[in-house]
Amino acid sequence: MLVHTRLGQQPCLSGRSNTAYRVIRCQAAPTAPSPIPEKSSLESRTKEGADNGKAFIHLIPNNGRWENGIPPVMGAHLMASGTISPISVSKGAGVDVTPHQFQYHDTETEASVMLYVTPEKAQAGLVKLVVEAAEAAVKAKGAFTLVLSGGSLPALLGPLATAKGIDWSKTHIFFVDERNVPHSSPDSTYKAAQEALLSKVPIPPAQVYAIAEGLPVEQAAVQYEGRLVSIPAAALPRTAEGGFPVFDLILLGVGPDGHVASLFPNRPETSASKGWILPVKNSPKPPPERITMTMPVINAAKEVAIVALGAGKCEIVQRVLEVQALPGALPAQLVRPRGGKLKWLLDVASAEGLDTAHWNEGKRFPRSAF
Ligand SMILES: O=C(O)[C@H](O)[C@@H](O)[C@H](O)[C@H](O)COP(=O)(O)O
Repeated sequence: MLVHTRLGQQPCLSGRSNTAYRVIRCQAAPTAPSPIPEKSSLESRTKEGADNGKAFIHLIPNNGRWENGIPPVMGAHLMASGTISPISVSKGAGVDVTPHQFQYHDTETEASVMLYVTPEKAQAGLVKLVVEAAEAAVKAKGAFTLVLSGGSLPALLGPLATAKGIDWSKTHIFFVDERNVPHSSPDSTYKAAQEALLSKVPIPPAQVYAIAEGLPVEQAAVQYEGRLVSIPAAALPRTAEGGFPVFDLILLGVGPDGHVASLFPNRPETSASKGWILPVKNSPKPPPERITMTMPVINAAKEVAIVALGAGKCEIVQRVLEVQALPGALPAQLVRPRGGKLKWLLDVASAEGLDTAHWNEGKRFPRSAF
C-alpha cells in the first residue's frame, strides 16, 4: 500500500514546485487590451498588458531553498514519468543527512514566468530577450555568447535576422546539446539553426561552434569541450567556484519528461557535477547519441530562458512549476542559475494547467493531485 506522506505541515523543499510565489501584475498596456481568451483559468490573468505582446503576469518565486531543513520523509509524488516517486527516508531536518543525488544549491535565482497571450507574442518576447542580452553583453565585454537548444526552438529564432541591436560580428553561437549526426542531417540542430537564422546574418562562421562530424559520441564531447575551454575568459568568463563557463544567455526547451538539453530524468549525466560537455547514449528522445552541456554549465549562465509553448507543454509546465518531485526527477527543476536569471516563456496554452492563485500558499503541499 502506498503511504501518502503528509508533509504539508512543514514547508520542505521549496524548489520551484513548492515555492511561495508572488504574482506581480505588469503595467497596464498603453493601448486597449485585446480580449483575453475566456477559456483561461488563470485567476491572476489581467486585462492590462495582454495586448501589446508584453508578458502580463510575472510570477516571481522566492529563492529555492530548504526552508526548514531536509524533511525526514520525501516521495510518494506523481512524477513526470507518470509513476509515483519512491519514498525516501532520511534522518530529518538539521541532522547530517546523506545528501540526495542532486544537491539543490542554496542560492538566489531571480526567476520569473513570462506569460504571453499567443505563441507569436511569446516569440516576440523571446526576440526581445535575446536582443537585450546581446546589447548588455557587448556593452560589458565586447562579446555575446548565445547557446541554443534543438527541437522546436531554432524555428522561433528567424525574426532575430532582422532584429535591431545584435552585433553579429561580436556574437558567438553554441549548442546546449546536439545530436551526434552529420550537419546535413534533418536531425542536426546546427542545420536547423543555420536554416532558421545563421545563414541569414553576417556572423563569422568561426563564431558558430558546431560539433565535429563523424566522431564517436565520446570523442565528439571531448572535442566540443576542448573548443569551449580554448575560448578566452574575456569573451567567455569562468565561475570563481568550479571554473565553469558563464554564457550570457542559454535558450532551453523542455521535454514531456521534464528533460532540458539532453539531460534526462534519473540519468547519470543529469547529476554530473564536473565537466562541461558529456556524451549521451541511448537517449530516450531520438536520435540516440548526443552531446550535452552539464547542469553546472547551465546554472553558471548569466541568464537562462526555458521556452515552452503550446498545449503539448501544458502538463509538464504544471508539473515542473507546481509539483514537488524528488530531486532530479524533473531536470527542468534543477535549472537555477546561481546568481543569474531564469525566465520561463509560456503562452496561454502551455500555462493553462497552472493554478497561480495557490502559488502564494508556500505551505500547501503536496501540490500534486496525488
Ligand atoms: O536537441 C533536443 O532535442 C533539445 O535540445 C531538447 O532538449 C528539446 O529542447 C526538448 O526536447 C524540447 O523539444 P521541443 O521544443 O521540440 O518539444
